[in-house]
Parts: sequence; structure tokens; C-alpha cells
Amino acid sequence: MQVMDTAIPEVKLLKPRVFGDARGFFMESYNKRTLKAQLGLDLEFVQDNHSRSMQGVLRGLHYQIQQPQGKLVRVLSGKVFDVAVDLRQHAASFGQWVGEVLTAEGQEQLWIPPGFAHGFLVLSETADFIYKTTDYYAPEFERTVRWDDPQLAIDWPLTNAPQLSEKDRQGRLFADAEVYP
Ligand SMILES: Cc1cn([C@H]2C[C@H](O)[C@@H](COP(=O)(O)OP(=O)(O)O[C@H]3O[C@H](C)C(=O)[C@H](O)[C@H]3O)O2)c(=O)[nH]c1=O
Repeated sequence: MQVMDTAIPEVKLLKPRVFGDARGFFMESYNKRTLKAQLGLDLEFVQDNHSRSMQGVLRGLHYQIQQPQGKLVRVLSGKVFDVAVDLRQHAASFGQWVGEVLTAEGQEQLWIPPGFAHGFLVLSETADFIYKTTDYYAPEFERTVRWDDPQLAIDWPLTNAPQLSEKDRQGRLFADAEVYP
């Protein structure tokens, strides 16, 4: 598995080894031992999620202020611009964001540790987005930061206004957001 740095040291871009042959391909999309050996992380995932969205849908920026979730995200079909925002107030990269294009073709994955808000914009006609989380969904602790927060100034590759959920339309500004100690 290739492990690449991103603009934020703890956020890693991964590319599993793909074995292609006349039938198609095989890859280990997740291997606990490989992640420990190559990332030095002993990760326990408790939930697998799958969302399908049309082009122009933007989901996020979401996080759980308690029971923060680490996320290992990838695209099963299509292409997305995936964003993580550092909400750890004592981190050197507090308030910084990283964005990576994830595609089913390229098999890229992004490891986003607990302490980050997460969201993505769908760039293909549709996208099946699947991810593992290190803690359970806890709606009572879920918080949303506005995708278009002027202070974060995330450079989304938008061609039109995104399609948002009502929750995401009413996200907090970063300046007013609850952050991690
Ligand atoms: C996240 C989640 C949602 N749900 C239910 C709650 C709602 O009735 C429905 C849709 O939830 P929501 O609109 O919050 O889904 P997304 O906008 O895709 O939320 C996700 O978007 C960003 C990209 C994330 O990183 C988070 O995992 C998550 O917040 O699924 C569950 O039952 N379990 C869950 O783990």
C-alpha cells in the first residue's frame, strides 16, 4: 500500500496495491495489520457506511464533538473532492483544511483521524461513497460547520451551487463552532 502525506501531517492519502489480470482486479481494500505496519496506527473500526449521491451534492462538514470518529474513506463508484478540516484547537494545523480527489478508478483512500470535520463534493454523475469509522454514530453529538465558511475558505471545485441537506444549509460558522480541546 502506498502512503502519501497531505497538507496536514495526520491526514494520509492511501493507495492499496491492485492486482489486475484478464478477469479484472483484486485488492485488499482494508487490512488492519497493513495499516498498523505502514501508518503505525492500531485502528479499530466499528461501523461501515455507504452513501450514494448525484453530481453536485455536497455532504458536510460534519463531526461528532463527543465520540469523535476517525474515518477511512473511499469511492466505490464515481469521483469526489474529499475535505478534512482540523478542529483540534491546540494543533498547529487548527482551522486548516486538506482536499483530495478520490476516484473509484484510482482506488485512493483518505485516512481522517478523530478531531476533524469531514465532507465531500460529488464530481461525477453519481458517487458511491463508503467509509469505516472508529466510533459509532451519535447524532446527539453531531455538529456541522458551513461548507462555505469564509474563514476556512475551502476551495471546492464547484461549477454550480451545491445540493445540500437542510442540516448542512444551517451549519455553524467556524468561528462559532465547538472544537476539540
Ligand atoms: C451518518 C449516519 C447517518 N444515519 C442516518 C441519519 C439520517 O436519517 C440519514 C442521513 O444522515 P445524514 O444526512 O447525516 O448523512 P450524511 O450527510 O451523509 O452524513 C455524513 O456525511 C459526512 C460526509 C460524514 O463524514 C459523516 O459520516 C456523516 O455526517 O442517515 C445513520 O443512521 N447512521 C450514520 O452513521
